Amino acid sequence: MAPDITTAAVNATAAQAKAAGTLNRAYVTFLAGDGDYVKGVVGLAKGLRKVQSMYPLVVAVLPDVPEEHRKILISQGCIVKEIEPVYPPPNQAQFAMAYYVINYSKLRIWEFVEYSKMIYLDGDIQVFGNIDHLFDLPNGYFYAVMDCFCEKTWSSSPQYQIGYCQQCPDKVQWPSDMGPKPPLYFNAGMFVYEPNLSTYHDLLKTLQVTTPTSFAEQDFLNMYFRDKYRPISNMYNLVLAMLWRHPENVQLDNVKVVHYCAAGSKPWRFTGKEENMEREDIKMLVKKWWDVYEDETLDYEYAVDVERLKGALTEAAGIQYVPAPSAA
Ligand SMILES: O=c1ccn([C@@H]2O[C@H](COP(=O)(O)OP(=O)(O)O[C@H]3O[C@H](CO)[C@H](O)[C@H](O)[C@H]3O)[C@@H](O)[C@H]2O)c(=O)[nH]1
Ligand SMILES: O[C@H]1[C@H](O)[C@@H](O)[C@H](O)[C@@H](O)[C@H]1O
Ligand SMILES: [Mn+2]
Repeated sequence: MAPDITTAAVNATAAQAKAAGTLNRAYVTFLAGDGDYVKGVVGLAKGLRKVQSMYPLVVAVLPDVPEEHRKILISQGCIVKEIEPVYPPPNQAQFAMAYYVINYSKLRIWEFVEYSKMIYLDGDIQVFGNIDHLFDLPNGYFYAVMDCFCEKTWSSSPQYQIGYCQQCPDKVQWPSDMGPKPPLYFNAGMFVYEPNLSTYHDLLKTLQVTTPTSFAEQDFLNMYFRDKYRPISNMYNLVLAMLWRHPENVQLDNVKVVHYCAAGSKPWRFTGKEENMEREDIKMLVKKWWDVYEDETLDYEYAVDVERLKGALTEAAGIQYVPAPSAA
């Protein structure tokens, strides 16, 4: 019996991907708890579909993510993989946000060695342009976008206290009596990396002898990968505060990835009341997130049905369907 049209289409796509050596690439995000971050992940899955990404979205979930939320993710075409929590060694230090402690569990994604390269994206990120080409960056490095130190979440850092930010390193110079200038620091909401078991075990081992600090695993990853870190353009992770802190460094029209990390900016709980949230650019970006989230044609089921229809039509007409070039 001939395979049904969907199976044939999936096999053909897999064969193409294998031939191109790209089968073992995927996006990955992280989900914890039974709260509303699941909405962020659904939005991200739909956003990746909208920009016609070739690669699947893996969701690393902690055991406390309820079955109902896992089912939603699977129905959106995500690959759900449960991970065990990772705990830092105990200490008295305060995190910039109390819940940052759960983010150490992100270290488990180095164990996903069925993939040779992955792009990690936070659940409060949306993609508005195709970024698949980042998988082609040379191996052996850790790619991410430089952070900004100007928001209140940074208030306990020496950078914030003296008004120094790596986004404008000449405005307030790093004082010589404070030791060497700190190395470039990335935001850990988006990064390109290679899963690897020896790195994974070493990360966990090193974590156990490292004192936790304000930005949890973000600080830890910055320390661990300081020699391998290569900055990439902020169009691949626009930390929203850049819009009012360093507008001269932002080309909003070119931005492909938006990170709704500023206080009050999570689109699914947006009220517009918090500081800076009344800005037109912020309201526009929040609306853009909702446009993707609410677009039913981006639901996985719908997208699969359209593919099935195209397959049936082209087979009936005896012609081969050539997909439109991606928008990016
Ligand atoms: O209840 C929660 C809280 C967080 N998350 C997941 O954890 C990610 C990180 O949380 P936020 O996005 O709220 O955090 P920020 O963007 O403010 O934090 C930044 O600093 C953090 C320090 O721990 C991490 O490095 C994070 O990736 C980086 O973007 C979320 O996107 C989401 O994927 C959940 O699933 N449930
Ligand atoms: O991890 C933090 C967080 O996302 C904050 O909201 C932002 O001010 C930072 O710059 C970032 O490093
Ligand atoms: Mn985030």
